[in-house]
Amino acid sequence: MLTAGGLVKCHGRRRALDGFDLTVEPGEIVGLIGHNGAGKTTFVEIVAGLLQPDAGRIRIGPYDALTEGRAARRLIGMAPQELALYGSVTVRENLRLFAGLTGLRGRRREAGIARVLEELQLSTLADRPVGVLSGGQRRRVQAATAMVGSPPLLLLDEPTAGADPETRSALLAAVRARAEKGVAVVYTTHYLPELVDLDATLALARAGRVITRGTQEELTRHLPGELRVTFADPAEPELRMPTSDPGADLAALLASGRTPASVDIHRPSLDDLYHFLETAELEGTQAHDAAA
Ligand SMILES: Nc1ncnc2c1ncn2[C@@H]1O[C@H](COP(=O)(O)OP(=O)(O)OP(=O)(O)O)[C@@H](O)[C@H]1O
Repeated sequence: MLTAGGLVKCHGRRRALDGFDLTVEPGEIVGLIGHNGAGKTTFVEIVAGLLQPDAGRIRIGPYDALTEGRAARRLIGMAPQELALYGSVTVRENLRLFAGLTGLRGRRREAGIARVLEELQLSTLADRPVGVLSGGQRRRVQAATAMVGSPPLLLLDEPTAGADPETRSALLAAVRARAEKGVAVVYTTHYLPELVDLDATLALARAGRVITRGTQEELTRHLPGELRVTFADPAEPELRMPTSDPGADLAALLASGRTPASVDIHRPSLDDLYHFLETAELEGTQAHDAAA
């Protein structure tokens, strides 16, 4: 649904994107992760047509997004990181406006609005001005503006930043439901457990490019887990050892004659993966800043 290749974007002498590649299939949720400044928002803004790249290619569905931008943009729903809503008019009016931009009119527009209000648990707030809503409620409205036209590609840039648990779970459920219907989703977040809930594939951005891409299973499979053992003898401290073969390591421990009181096998989590990748020595990071 989305294929971006070789994207470059410079701000002055700084390269915000430096050969950024990403492909997203219909029905796939890609968790786009990486440190502040890695280029995630720049990528999303370029795909949405809000910024022009200095080089690279983008296809959205059948369209070349750089030469057929107007047609490509009709396939996109975007929730930007900085909220962009009309505060003085109601939630419903905001949704009418965004639905209109995607070409929806009349009864189909009202049906789309009713659906998204329900999905994001906004029905009771529909006739209130956005300006009187809480931060979390506004986040949900922003996500609703992205979804209201039922676009086949959703770009959600930290849609749950500052959200309470209720807002978060409503949003995640809505995103999952859309993906199950074949919508492709780019989802940026700094909150990795969300990506487990979404069963997202992962793209780790660093210094303006995607350095790691795959499913959660593919990327965590080769990481060591951790064996955590406490002992019957209270004088013995808890043992924590990295392990790729917990069964064999536990058998070796028992054979040594020590008596465990508890055994816990910690499987590698996304936090472990992120930490592993971010701390690994990776080539090319010094070349990020063209001024360097
Ligand atoms: N308008 C701009 N002018 C100058 N530099 C910019 C501009 N926009 C972004 N940058 C720089 O481009 C780089 C990428 O920024 P971007 O916002 O895409 O990162 P990000 O991965 O989305 O970060 P975050 O996790 O903080 O949202 C950063 O070094 C940032 O300082």
